[in-house]
Amino acid sequence: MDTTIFPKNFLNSLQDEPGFDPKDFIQAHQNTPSPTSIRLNPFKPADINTGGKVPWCEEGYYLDERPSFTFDPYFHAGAYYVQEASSMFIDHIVKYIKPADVDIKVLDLCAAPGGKSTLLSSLLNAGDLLVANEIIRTRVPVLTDNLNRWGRSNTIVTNNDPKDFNHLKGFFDIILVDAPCSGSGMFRKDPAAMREWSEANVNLCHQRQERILADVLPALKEGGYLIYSTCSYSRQENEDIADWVCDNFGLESIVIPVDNRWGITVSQSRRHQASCYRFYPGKIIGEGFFVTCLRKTANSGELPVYKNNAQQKLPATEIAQIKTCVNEPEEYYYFKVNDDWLAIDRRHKESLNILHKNLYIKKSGVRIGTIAGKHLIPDHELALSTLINNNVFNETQLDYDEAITYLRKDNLNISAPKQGWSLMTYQGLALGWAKLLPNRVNNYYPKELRILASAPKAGN
Ligand SMILES: C[S@@+](CC[C@H](N)C(=O)[O-])C[C@H]1O[C@@H](n2cnc3c(N)ncnc32)[C@H](O)[C@@H]1O
Repeated sequence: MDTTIFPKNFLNSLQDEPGFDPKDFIQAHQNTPSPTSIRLNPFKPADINTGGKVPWCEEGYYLDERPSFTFDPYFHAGAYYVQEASSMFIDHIVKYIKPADVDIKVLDLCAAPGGKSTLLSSLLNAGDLLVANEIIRTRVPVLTDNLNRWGRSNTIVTNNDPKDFNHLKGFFDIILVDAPCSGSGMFRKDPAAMREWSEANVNLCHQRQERILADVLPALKEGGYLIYSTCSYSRQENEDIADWVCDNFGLESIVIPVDNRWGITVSQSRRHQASCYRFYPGKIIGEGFFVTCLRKTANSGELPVYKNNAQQKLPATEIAQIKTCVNEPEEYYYFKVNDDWLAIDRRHKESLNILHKNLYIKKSGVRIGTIAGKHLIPDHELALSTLINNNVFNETQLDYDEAITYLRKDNLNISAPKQGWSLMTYQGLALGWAKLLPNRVNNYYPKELRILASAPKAGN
């Protein structure tokens, strides 16, 4: 067995980690390829060929082989998200802790590119709110694109440092911190990550994880849940962090029931015996992952009273026009940002106001479009959202080749009996807009999202 593929001291450093079996571990890294898995979007049903089920996630499936996702229109329509299977365990945790019949607010603090945000989005009702935050500005667009594709209208995207959440005392019912970490859990999938690993980096990550948690925990409600995860195997970044949080912030461990057949290693932190869940390639079908769930018992203090923003004076005729684009129009609050009309579930109006006063908001609800003269220019977000009223828009059904041409933003050569804005669909799922004119089709697929790659060769 070749142990030299791993960084110096790496295997030694894991010797005492709960459930670590060097033989299994090395073998899994040498002989077993990374499995490919996807999670389906329950709001966008599609006929997708899947392999076996991911045991801990209802919508999670393994694929028998890795297809070209870029050349799959379903991918662009948001019918599924390509996600590593172990991290889908968040689905199991949230289903266990989420209260029934109460609207909750959930923060995904370290959210880009959006794997866990789309997962949370699938689990939330319209009255629940998801705030997906990413600190690094350049990583925000991929997060918003993925959430736009997912299509829900109860999502806000922010671009803030964890300390900016400090003022939102007790605002959130669930906070997920999928922390930046030393990344050993991704060694099999991304061997280049091995070059970055060192014991010194594990320590640096540990310190950063403590800082992030100290900054954000005031925003967790008393009785609310912290879900903390990493893709590291190192105890300093995992069980030790659980102990530190219990010591300093008045949190207690929650036991999440797991089926023994799943192969998950249940460990305990040393001081508080917090229940922790470890995923080792070789024992489960997936990559390395760690997660724990803790409940806050300490008081969070009072959220300041925020005055409502002065009501925007909005033209009634425009609102009436915007409302026609939306299913169940009375359920939404409509507002304008510059020339764009947006809609969010009306139950989130006050939260939006509070968040707006504390954070940089990059997406709120769904961008419906702009009104130029008397005409609506519909936004790409509206096309992909689940709130669109399909009855008011023409639809053009594309076959596979046409869909790829559309997604490349190339010229579409289709005969279109009806002129004007048309929703371009593939197998019933929207891809975006085009404007049909008497002698040509204007392709409005967003330039920054278009497919640039060459088509895969047959057999690849
Ligand atoms: C493990 S990744 C998150 C993956 C994401 N949750 C998903 O499922 O797709 C960690 C994220 O933390 C962000 N990050 C890095 N440093 C941070 C910090 N000091 N505070 C908060 N987030 C940070 C990174 O930009 C990255 O997006």
